[in-house]
Amino acid sequence: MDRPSWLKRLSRRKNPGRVVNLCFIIVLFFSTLLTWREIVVLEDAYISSQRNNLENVAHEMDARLQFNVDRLLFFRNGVQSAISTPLAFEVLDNARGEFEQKRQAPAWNIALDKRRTLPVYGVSDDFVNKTSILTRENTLLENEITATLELGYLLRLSHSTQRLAERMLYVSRGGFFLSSDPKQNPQTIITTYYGLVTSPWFAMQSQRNNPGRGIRWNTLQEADSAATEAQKVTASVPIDVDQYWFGVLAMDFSVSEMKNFLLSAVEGEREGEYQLYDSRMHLIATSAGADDYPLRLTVREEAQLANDFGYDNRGGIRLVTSYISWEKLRNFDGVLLRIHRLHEGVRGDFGTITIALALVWMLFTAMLLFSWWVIRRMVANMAGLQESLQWRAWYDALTRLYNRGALFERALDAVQECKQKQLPISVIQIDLDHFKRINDEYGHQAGDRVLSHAASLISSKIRDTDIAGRVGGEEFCVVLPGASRETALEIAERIRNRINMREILVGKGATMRISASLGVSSSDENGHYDFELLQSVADRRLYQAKQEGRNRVCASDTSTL
Ligand SMILES: Nc1nc2c(ncn2[C@@H]2O[C@H](COP(=O)(O)OP(=O)(O)OP(=O)(O)O)[C@@H](O)[C@H]2O)c(=O)[nH]1
Repeated sequence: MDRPSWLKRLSRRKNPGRVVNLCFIIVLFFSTLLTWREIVVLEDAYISSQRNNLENVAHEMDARLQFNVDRLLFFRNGVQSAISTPLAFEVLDNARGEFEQKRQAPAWNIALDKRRTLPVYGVSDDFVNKTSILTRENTLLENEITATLELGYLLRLSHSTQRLAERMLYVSRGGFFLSSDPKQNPQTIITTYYGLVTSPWFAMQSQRNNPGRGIRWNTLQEADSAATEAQKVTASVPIDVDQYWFGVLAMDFSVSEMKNFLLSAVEGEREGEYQLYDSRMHLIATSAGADDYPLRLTVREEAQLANDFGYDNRGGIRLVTSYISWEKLRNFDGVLLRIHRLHEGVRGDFGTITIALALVWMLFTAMLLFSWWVIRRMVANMAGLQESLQWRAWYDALTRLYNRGALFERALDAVQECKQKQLPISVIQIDLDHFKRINDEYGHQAGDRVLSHAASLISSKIRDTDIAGRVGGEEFCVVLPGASRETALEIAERIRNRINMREILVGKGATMRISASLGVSSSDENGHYDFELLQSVADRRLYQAKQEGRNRVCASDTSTL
């Protein structure tokens, strides 16, 4: 049963090589897609593990800072209420008197019971009057002195176990200060006070600079190198009563304690570096030890991070050789970074799994490519084999013309087409003369050579659209679609002439001239489009040519040429 035409068209289009390529591309695409998906999942897991680590450390740091910030606010409230409502203790009344006596002196101190409170250090009225930010022109000045001494009592009592904060200060605009680190040399009181009131954290607490009156953070950075860790971090808050700015309560944080904290954070982890930055991207502390090389951010990376900080409270950025996760601290005007370098990531669990996954993918792809190559070769061989089998089914191996069956098939199609188009079709039957003699005299191989030579001569005299085949031992048939009897006769004569024209080599040094007899028939003789009939007429005329002496063309039943 014949296959339907759509199936034939489909199978013609389905080049096996292309099908193999397509299948392999699909397998490669999906294997790559799956591997990529797995790597994306792993990357997400890696990022969230980095963030979890950072979150734990940030949380712990926030808790410690919270404790100190709470203390700062507690002391601020204490000082403010002590200024508004001072305690009516005799010892404090005496301190007021002592202040009145000493306030003209260039440098002075009021020290009550050294075991219970801290000394207040001060400068003269002259010093205060000469400095624009300072003033003793307020009605509650004496209350402020006693409140400062009360703060001294509180500071003596309070003892911090959370050692992040190392020093607490109250600096008054009224020309005096109190420090939780009271080792003050009398000769340095003026310079110390001057240093305090000219420090940025003091000036930034004016009503104009800090209208919100909240806590301000300040980082003291060494001027010569932006890369150096900070020297000191200060949290400060203004002391206001009845909207009058009395002074600043400040807390110095120990950078080395912060560093110790970050070092203890990395102790259990063995990888990753923590860095603490203030809001202006000044490095405050890093967990990198003295022997390590802390990762320095480039200006571009810093700018990118600073930009990201504006949009979110936590995040991460992927750099060429590291991954940085960051989180803003709630109780500090800055951000904590966790830097994980590529080589650390590769050594870690996620890196190992990712590398194993990539290796499996590479191995799979290599095997896939190899099997693709093998199958492509097999397909190419099979296609060659199929082509050669097909060729053998259609062609005569000796003459390379159509064999009998193929000629009939092609001739029937051509006859059908000519009949539809109302075109003539002609047939020439050709038989070599005395061929038996060649075989007998020069052997079978010489006979074969002659057959092949004659076939090539026939092919050279016809058009591409004509059909030539070997239909018997030394017998050939040529079908000429669209050719009239006259045209066919001309072609037949040309073929005969060509075959008989030259001597051909048949053996060692032996040449001979061969000839052929030809019979021609055509549909335009009687309008019959029947190939078998046309061929039998041509055959009859061929034998007529033989009988009339060979080496001639016979195109009609009576006459020969
Ligand atoms: N070498 C060779 N000889 C073949 C082949 N096929 C047929 N023959 C020989 O061709 C010869 C045909 O001889 P005949 O049919 O007697 O015709 P002829 O000798 O050509 O004489 P006429 O046709 O009467 O001129 C036979 O001897 C066949 O053996 C072939 O493929 N190769």
